[in-house]
Amino acid sequence: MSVDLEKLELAAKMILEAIGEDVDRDGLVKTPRRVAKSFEYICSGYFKDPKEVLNDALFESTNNEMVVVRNIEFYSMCEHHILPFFGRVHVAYIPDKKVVGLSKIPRMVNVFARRLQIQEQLTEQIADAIMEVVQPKGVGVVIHARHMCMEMRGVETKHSYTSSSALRGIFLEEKTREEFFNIINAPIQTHF
Ligand SMILES: Nc1nc2c(ncn2[C@@H]2O[C@H](COP(=O)(O)OP(=O)(O)OP(=O)(O)O)[C@@H](O)[C@H]2O)c(=O)[nH]1
Ligand SMILES: [Zn+2]
Repeated sequence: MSVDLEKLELAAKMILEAIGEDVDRDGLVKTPRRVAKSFEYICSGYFKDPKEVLNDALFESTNNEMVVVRNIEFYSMCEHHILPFFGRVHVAYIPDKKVVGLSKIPRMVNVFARRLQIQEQLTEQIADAIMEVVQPKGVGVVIHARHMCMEMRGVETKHSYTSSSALRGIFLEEKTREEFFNIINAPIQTHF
């Protein structure tokens, strides 16, 4: 299963025509095809199962301390304007007999991000997928993002950042929540 490339190509051509462009001029001849291929990638998350990604690397473990993956970069598209929003995700969980392969967390984030989204839903979907598959004691997810629909058009707020969070299980308790926010707000030492 994949996107309908022909339909996307036609749609891109129609947009060019609608804005009064000459679809036959040199620079634009290949544009509808490029747009279709570009959407195929940007929306590839519809054809992947985020839970399968996590399931691919689940390991038994006795660890029960907080695991945090910070600064996962993502690019998504807002479902209201089909314009990009992008930023960073911080994901934490406290294992309960199982840990997940670290690389699977950014992979799973990208499956959800490569769909039409709103930031709050993206945040919650990441938290809920980990809760369901890894069954930890709790999960915390924070996203900081810039929305092009608020910058390039509309209200035109330059460089405003939107933050959202989703806390599950033990992360709803003050002590765990505080540890999580302290870790994600601490400066990162980039040279070890
Ligand atoms: N909650 C939420 N809202 C979003 C997100 N991305 C875009 N929006 C908002 O979706 C809303 C859509 O509002 P509408 O009034 O229907 O659309 P619009 O006339 O284009 O709105 P303006 O952007 O204010 O010009 C806007 O307020 C956007 O800022 C998101 O990730 N989460
Ligand atoms: Zn938007």
